[in-house]
Amino acid sequence: MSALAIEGLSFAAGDRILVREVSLVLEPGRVLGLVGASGGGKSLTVLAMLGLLPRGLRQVAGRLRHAGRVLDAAGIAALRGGVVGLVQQSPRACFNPILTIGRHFAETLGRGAAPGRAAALLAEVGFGDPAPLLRAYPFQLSGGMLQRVMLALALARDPDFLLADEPTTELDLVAQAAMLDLLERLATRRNLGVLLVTHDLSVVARLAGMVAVMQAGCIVEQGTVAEFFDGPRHPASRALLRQHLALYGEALP
Ligand SMILES: Nc1ncnc2c1ncn2[C@@H]1O[C@H](COP(=O)(O)OP(=O)(O)OP(=O)(O)O)[C@@H](O)[C@H]1O
Repeated sequence: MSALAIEGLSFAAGDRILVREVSLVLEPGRVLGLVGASGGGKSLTVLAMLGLLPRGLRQVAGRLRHAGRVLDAAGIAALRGGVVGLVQQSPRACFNPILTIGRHFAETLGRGAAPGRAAALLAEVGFGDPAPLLRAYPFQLSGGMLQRVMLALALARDPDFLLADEPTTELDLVAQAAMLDLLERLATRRNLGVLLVTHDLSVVARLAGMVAVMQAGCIVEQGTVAEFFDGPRHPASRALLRQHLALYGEALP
């Protein structure tokens, strides 16, 4: 397993460029935080890493590279088929309300899955007694539980990389802390390369080794988390850090 990268990627809607020449590298066992103000292009960049473009958008430049090779359409489809797992912000919106959790696993795992595989995945994300959960419907679970189930589904094909787009935003504080612990443990145990989109710099400080800052469709700063917190260079980075420190009653040095 080696790096997954987007290189010089640009997307447009009509003639409006939404994401401009973005380059990011995910490496095994490393967490890259992607931060920035709302509307900056973070979610589109996550979709770009999966080769998925929302309808109406077109790629105008750039490429995806995995293990040193530039990916063609078949390579990108293979990424979605197993190399990369995705966890999104709104767990409830990602489940079909009329299917049990067990059916969601059956559809993701396919016919050849080993018996007990779904239960093992649920145990891996911290459910002590998975059997009743497999019979449950999404509405019977809390947001925090559903988010962990979504993570278990994202791990079903043993991905090398995990893309997590605001995975804690809709959770209460207790569930947020549990989700972060879990992500940290799984990334280490499975040696996952993680792209973690968040608006919360404490999440970055806690989990990420590297951070990239996005503003108006561009990466304006990228470096280690220590560099970012010690001396952010770009005004957008300084603004983010200032907001964060204000929450904690501190000033920017
Ligand atoms: N399908 C689409 N068609 C046209 N414009 C879009 C589409 N999806 C997103 N955009 C625009 O692209 C820009 C970047 O959106 P994106 O959702 O990636 O930002 P973000 O940084 O993830 O914001 P947030 O933190 O609010 O999720 C925004 O201006 C958004 O309105």
